[in-house]
Amino acid sequence: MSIQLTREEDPILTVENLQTSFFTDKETIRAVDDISYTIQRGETVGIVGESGSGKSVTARSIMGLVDSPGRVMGGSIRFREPTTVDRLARLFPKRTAEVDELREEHDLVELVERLLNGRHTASELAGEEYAGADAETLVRDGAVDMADLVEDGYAAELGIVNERTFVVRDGSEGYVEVTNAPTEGLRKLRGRGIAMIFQDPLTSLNPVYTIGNQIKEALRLHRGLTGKRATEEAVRLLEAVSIPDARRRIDEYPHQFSGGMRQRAVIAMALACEPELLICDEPTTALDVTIQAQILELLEEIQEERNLSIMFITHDMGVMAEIADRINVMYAGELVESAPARVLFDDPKHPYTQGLLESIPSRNVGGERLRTIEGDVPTPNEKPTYCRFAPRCPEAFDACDAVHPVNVDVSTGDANHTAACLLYPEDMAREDAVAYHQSRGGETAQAAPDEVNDDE
Ligand SMILES: Nc1ncnc2c1ncn2[C@@H]1O[C@H](COP(=O)(O)OP(=O)(O)OP(=O)(O)O)[C@@H](O)[C@H]1O
Ligand code: NI
Repeated sequence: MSIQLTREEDPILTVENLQTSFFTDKETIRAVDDISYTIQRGETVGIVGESGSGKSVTARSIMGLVDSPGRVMGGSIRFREPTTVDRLARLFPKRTAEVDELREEHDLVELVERLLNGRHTASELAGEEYAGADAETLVRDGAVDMADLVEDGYAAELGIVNERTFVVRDGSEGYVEVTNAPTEGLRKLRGRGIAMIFQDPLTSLNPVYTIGNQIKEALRLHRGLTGKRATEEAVRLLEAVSIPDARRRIDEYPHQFSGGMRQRAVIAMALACEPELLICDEPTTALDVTIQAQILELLEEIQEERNLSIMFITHDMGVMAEIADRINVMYAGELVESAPARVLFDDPKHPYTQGLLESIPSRNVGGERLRTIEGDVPTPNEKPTYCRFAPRCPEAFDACDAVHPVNVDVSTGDANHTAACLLYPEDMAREDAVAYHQSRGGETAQAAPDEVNDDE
């Protein structure tokens, strides 16, 4: 875990209402169903959940690697990292919105007037407290800014930015909207901005090239290094991931490396691109426990050195305890609980999380038999009007089959802890809590998924 110097800053990654589905002959699988969360700079965010809960599809959505029959159907994935934003803005000027320039070129009051005369209301633009306000008031109060118009899509609607804009730059700030990025933009983003390590290192390594050549290729592509400089850097990277005798082993092929050494080589290859966000999808699952511990330690070291942000996927709560600052629990495509790691372990709120924690072997020393949650994760193939965990939940009651729980604040203190379960808010009578979920679920239900399905 790392010290956070930049807590107040914008998160490096913001995922909002992400929805990714697979369209098979038989059904539509809502693999990622309306999830939202953030990753701060230098933070390790864990994603945990049983097999089939949507962890990998979440990662692939962020990488822009969802292939047919899958598609990102809605929501937003914003990557805020100045170097990447500048680089992509230079490469894709036509698809970049420069907020500063827009401020100079357009009269904000006039733009807002056009929106208000069209099909938008002041409360929509600036919140309930501005219901009925005129354009001048909204602008004078700073309730609407040019940056908002760009972020919320109004600028595209007004025709002042390209509707396929995926880079937004506002002075030294800005972001890349991954879900709008063209294939070429995604290619540029991957590696250098966001890199990913998979469970099986062989998916990232080509068997016919030496380890060294593969790292050098990454160095050439992403940092323009060639020849002797690339070789020296490749050796340095292999040494950084503790591969002994790196200078000699650089000329070996993947099959000459052990599983643990291969995964180190893949990490070296990811680092070759100097990413800001590293997504690890079960990188240690296939390795034995000692090697696994070494790799986790290595990742932590690298993170501290470079203030790297990490998204770490695992179904193993023990591994999560080792590495995560914050943990997001997924179940059947949904985010069901989110909390700082220590809070989640000390005080899990969702019955699913409680079940996962009870199945950690080390928590059961002293004779108690290892418990796992009975039953399987259902395939999320319809829009839920109920709790997807209810059939397996020891706490389920009638309403769980009729009301879809939304994430509510369950924090004690300033922990920023949410859970999606009808048992909460805890201080409400049960009927009131159910009504609370119902009303908030109603709000979100009309927004994303239904509308999106109409397009199909
Ligand atoms: N190419 C695909 N075609 C159809 N369905 C898919 C495809 N890829 C994933 N899915 C479905 O999406 C859902 C989520 O899968 P995902 O791989 O994200 O789970 P996971 O949480 O990573 O599980 P695991 O721990 O087994 O890796 C599953 O129901 C899966 O069947
Ligand atoms: Ni997976």
